[in-house]
Amino acid sequence: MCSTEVGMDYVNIPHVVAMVGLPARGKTYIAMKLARYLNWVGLPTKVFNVGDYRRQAVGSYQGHDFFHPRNRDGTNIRNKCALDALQAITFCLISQDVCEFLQSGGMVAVYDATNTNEERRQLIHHVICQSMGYKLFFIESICNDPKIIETNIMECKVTNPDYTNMEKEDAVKDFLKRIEHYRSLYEPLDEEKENQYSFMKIFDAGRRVVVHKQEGHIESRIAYYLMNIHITPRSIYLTRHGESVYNQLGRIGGDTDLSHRGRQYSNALAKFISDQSIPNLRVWTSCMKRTIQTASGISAPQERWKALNEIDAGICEGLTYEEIQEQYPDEFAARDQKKYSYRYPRGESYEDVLVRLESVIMELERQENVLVVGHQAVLRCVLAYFLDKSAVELPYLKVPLHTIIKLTPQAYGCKVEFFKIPIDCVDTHRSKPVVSINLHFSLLEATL
Ligand SMILES: O=P(O)(O)OC[C@H]1O[C@@](CO)(OP(=O)(O)O)[C@@H](O)[C@@H]1O
Repeated sequence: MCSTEVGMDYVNIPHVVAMVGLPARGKTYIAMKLARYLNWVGLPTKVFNVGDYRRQAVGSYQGHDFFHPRNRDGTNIRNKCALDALQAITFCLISQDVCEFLQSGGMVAVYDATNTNEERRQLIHHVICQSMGYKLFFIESICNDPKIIETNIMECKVTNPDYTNMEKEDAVKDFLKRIEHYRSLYEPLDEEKENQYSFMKIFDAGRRVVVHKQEGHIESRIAYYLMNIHITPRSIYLTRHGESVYNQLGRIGGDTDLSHRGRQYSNALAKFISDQSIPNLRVWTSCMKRTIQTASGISAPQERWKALNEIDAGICEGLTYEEIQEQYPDEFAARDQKKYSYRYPRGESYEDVLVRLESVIMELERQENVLVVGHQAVLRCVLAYFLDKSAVELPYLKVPLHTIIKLTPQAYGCKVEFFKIPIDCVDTHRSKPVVSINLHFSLLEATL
């Protein structure tokens, strides 16, 4: 059973986040962005989109496409019954999958649907809290800014599978009709009548936010994150420092100066950035000499972040990978086994770095154009956040020296561009060793 006891530890209770709001109010955008963030911080999260399930349900319901624009007629009683049945099937399918996901290690299931009336929300509350015993948090997106709605329809809706083979103009017209249909049924979350629920209301993509009865650390994390995001178009530029003296020697960590080629990159970077004429650019570096020297020629306000410092390699600082393998063979092997969670003795793991980077990510979400001058491990963590990469992929992402990575947030993801500056440098990337596969083959040979 769902418990609302005061002082209870909610850390381990899986959550269902149910979206609320008219179509084209950015619900899917919020759902997907939130899922990316929660997965990145280590809370397994999955979005369950009602549209995808509805198409499935249509298939299983007499093979008839009731939701095809041609067939959507609210005044026809037969269609109305069919639609109700279809909604019920869709809800059952989603509930089953949500339950399976949360029972097999998932922590947050995001139910991405309109959920526009009180009765529906009551049903969700009943199923999720009373029957399944999970916590429920509603997120309502209310948007009256016609510009935001129009952009949303053009960018996300007319490309959706409901409108395959339909002219863009007709699709827009139909979608506006669909909104009107939902508007007639819409009852916004009511702080008085629905006082027992935990929820958050986001007005006009974050211009104003109301949080009601939020409980526990998952909900406060969600609320805090959603208070910080914005949809103003902007780009984030990432680059490592120029080649350092240690990079040239193949040594990790330390706090050495730039090499001669690294200084050349610093000049080239300043020129690249100035050529881009980026409005209101802010530059963030770590507190290490190599990033500060790299950004020294850029004329834009600069900030130093300790949180952007490179992974602390503890007892391995200043060694080459070969020296680590020689002096600490067990440590070396352990890191290759589980690079994300491996912690250097008296140092850090990627997981530790990610935790200290959360404040940087939150501030990046609040800002507009920013250039981050960082390090290999740190920028892998930042990239994983923007590109939705798993903890397994993260420590092997390619972040080469003398390269600028431009990230431009788009409808449901991020556009990535790489600009390689033609100044020679060493390659510091170590690929994932294939030892286990060889071992597997030799075992197989032995068996044969
Ligand atoms: O996790 P791995 O692949 O070892 O990469 C991190 C390493 O990259 C290095 C270079 O080898 O980063 P950087 O030069 O960007 O500061 C090391 O300092 C750091 O320990």
